[in-house]
Amino acid sequence: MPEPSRIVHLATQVAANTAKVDAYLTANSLPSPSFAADYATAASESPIPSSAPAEIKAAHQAVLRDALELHQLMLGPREHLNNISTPNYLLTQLAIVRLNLANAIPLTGNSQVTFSHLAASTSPSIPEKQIRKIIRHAVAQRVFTEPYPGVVSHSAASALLATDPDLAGWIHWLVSDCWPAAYRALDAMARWPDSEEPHHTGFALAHYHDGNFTNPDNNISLFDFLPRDPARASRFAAGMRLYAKRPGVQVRYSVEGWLDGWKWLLTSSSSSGKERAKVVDIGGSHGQFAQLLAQTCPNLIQQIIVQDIDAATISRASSSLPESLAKQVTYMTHDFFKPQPVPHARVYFFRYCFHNWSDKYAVQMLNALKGAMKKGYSYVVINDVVIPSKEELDDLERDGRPVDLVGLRTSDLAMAYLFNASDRERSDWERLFELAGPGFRVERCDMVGGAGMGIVVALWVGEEGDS
Ligand SMILES: C[S@@+](CC[C@H](N)C(=O)[O-])C[C@H]1O[C@@H](n2cnc3c(N)ncnc32)[C@H](O)[C@@H]1O
Repeated sequence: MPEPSRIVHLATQVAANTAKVDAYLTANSLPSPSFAADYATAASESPIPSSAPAEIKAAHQAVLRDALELHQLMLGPREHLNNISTPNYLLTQLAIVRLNLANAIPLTGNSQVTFSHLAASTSPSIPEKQIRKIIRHAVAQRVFTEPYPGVVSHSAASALLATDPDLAGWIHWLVSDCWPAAYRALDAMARWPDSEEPHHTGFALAHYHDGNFTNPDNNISLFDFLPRDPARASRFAAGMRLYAKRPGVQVRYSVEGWLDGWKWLLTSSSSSGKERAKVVDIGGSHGQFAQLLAQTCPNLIQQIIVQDIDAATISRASSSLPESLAKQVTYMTHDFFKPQPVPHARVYFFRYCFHNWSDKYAVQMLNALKGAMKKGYSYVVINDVVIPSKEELDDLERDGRPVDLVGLRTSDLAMAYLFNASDRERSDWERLFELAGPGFRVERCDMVGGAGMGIVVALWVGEEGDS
């Protein structure tokens, strides 16, 4: 029998893996994926929960990957290129979030509105004929529905935009802030080809660089700039909150994967065998991660100190900390390029901070820890992207844990136009610790889960006060 063609192979795989996901959803009384508005609330984590078994998560990932390949093959190269080049999706999403269109439609009661009602809600005012165009383009992408001509209602996606401000903020960040930055990326790459400076970016050129290359106000990173632009800062913060609470949606952000990766460190013996760990979560933003860790393993954690340079975030997060966590989780403002003020913690932890900085600055972040670390006891644990090698990608594929390669490549590209930085492969991480000089012994550098989420663990074996 001749081998089936690639498209038949993909369709067969999609059918088999879809059946696995479907059987799991049915057996667990979970709703089947739907575009209907009530799906947004019915499935709190869609389409499969983070508690699903690994084989179901793998089947889900395989459907996404194979269905996409099938779609692209069926388009053919001409339409595929056309499809990935269109700015129209971005314009529609921009209009929805900037004009707050999802919130202009009630979620309950009479949840159908006319185009003129939607147009009347817009500020700045946009004519009805343009709103109709935009909404109809969105309807074609299944964001909103048009149950009768001229009448608009929610779909699952628009209902979610109306109910999840963090999601709306993140989408707004992508289309309002990242899209213009990506457009200016080549200008920055051509102008500063060997630079490691965080302000030599498409983001700076798009949003705050005034064209005067001697103006010191232009020489600031995205993180220095955001406090000067509260609207953008709040969209960025929304995105960070979204990532912190989306386990099950994208494996690489799952808290479980992270815990699998380094829980051993908290449980490993100390001199008394029972000592609970002190952890410093550096660049920890709102501290959702620290809070979840304290809730998940309260008996292992003595204290988690969340540090961030953004004083407003630290103050907001600290004042809204649940009472039940107040003893274990504390907050302080700290610049991670300055010497670490909390001595002798078991773990100095960074999550998604290093990939925002070039090696020149990442080395400074490691050096700033040296005076605080206790020899043979303190670890630096970095939870960040570790880009798998070609062999690892092939192994993971064979293991049934396919990697979200598009997600990995997208993140690496975004690091360039936002921060003039990169995601790192294992050899890049090892080189980084070499650049930081002796004292750190890298004990682990690999992926957790199947999507590029990595863990780098280094024990401090240098002398106290080494720098
Ligand atoms: C990509 S976010 C990651 C946040 C958090 N660790 C997480 O996983 O959700 C990077 C964080 O680094 C913080 N940051 C940037 N520059 C910093 C600095 N110099 N010192 C301390 N924190 C900084 C930002 O404010 C932001 O909260």
